[in-house]
Amino acid sequence: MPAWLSIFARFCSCGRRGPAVYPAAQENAPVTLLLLGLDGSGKSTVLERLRKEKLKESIAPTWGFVAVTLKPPSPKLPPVRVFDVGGHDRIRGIWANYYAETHGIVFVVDGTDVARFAEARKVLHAAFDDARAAGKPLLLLINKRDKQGYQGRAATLAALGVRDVAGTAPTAKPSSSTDLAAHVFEISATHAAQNGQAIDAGLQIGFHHFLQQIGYDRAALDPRIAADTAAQRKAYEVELEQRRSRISVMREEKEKEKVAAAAAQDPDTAKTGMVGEGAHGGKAPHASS
Ligand SMILES: Nc1nc2c(ncn2[C@@H]2O[C@H](COP(=O)(O)OP(=O)(O)OP(=O)(O)O)[C@@H](O)[C@H]2O)c(=O)[nH]1
Ligand SMILES: [Mg+2]
Repeated sequence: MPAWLSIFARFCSCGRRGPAVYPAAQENAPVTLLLLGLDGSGKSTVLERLRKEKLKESIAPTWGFVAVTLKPPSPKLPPVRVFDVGGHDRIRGIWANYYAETHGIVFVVDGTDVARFAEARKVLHAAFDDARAAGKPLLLLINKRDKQGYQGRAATLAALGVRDVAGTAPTAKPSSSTDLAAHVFEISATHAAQNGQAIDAGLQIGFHHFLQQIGYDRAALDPRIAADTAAQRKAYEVELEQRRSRISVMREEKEKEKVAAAAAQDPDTAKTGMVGEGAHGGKAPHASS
């Protein structure tokens, strides 16, 4: 049996007897995943692969985010909604907007980019410092294993400060910012195309395995997501209301300044408190001087 197939057999429940990972009621409820990683690590390429799209000649950096819903990868798994967000440091600020609604984070690291391992470690751990992400399942994809300079699993995990739990029980201890446990898979998002395969075996196995893991955790994740998204919506509404009232106060102040400025020039305006169009409506008509 090829090595990749034996790994697959280890994780895949296909053909195995036993309870379905996802209870029937949850099978159709989409799972939301968030794709994170530094710019250029290969997130959008991974997503293209998962969509089973033909890879584009060149792929543009993501500015903002892209939301895609994938078909269930197997009849026992739910559809998956993926948010692919830009990894450039100038747009990383938006990542936190998606933590509340996400069931799991897929972090893509360029396994050849040693110079940026420290930066990748920093942003990965910072994401799990956020209470809305802490403890959620993490799939770490070490990408570009086809490329010269690929560092391999052990070196990358040591550099990122991540512990691999992919082979352990489904109830593995969840991640926190200090103890980052991940389901780790080495992949090449581009390589499969060269082999004429639909998708890299590591990516296929890792993704499938991760969805199963989320299935085990879902009973705990769903209520947490509902509470966090409701709290986030409430905070947003409060912020919006505060912004509206700040704008209204600013407008009133501007109006008062206008009245004061006009009054300085024309004392009658001060009596009506009106300037601009119709401002003279309440004024006594000017004497025919
Ligand atoms: N050799 C090799 N190149 C890859 C692989 N995956 C992605 N790339 C290349 O890496 C570059 C960046 O890929 P993207 O998918 O745009 O990276 P990204 O993480 O989405 O970047 P941002 O959108 O800027 O955050 C592209 O030129 C890809 O073709 C891989 O497995 N191997
Ligand atoms: Mg991208």
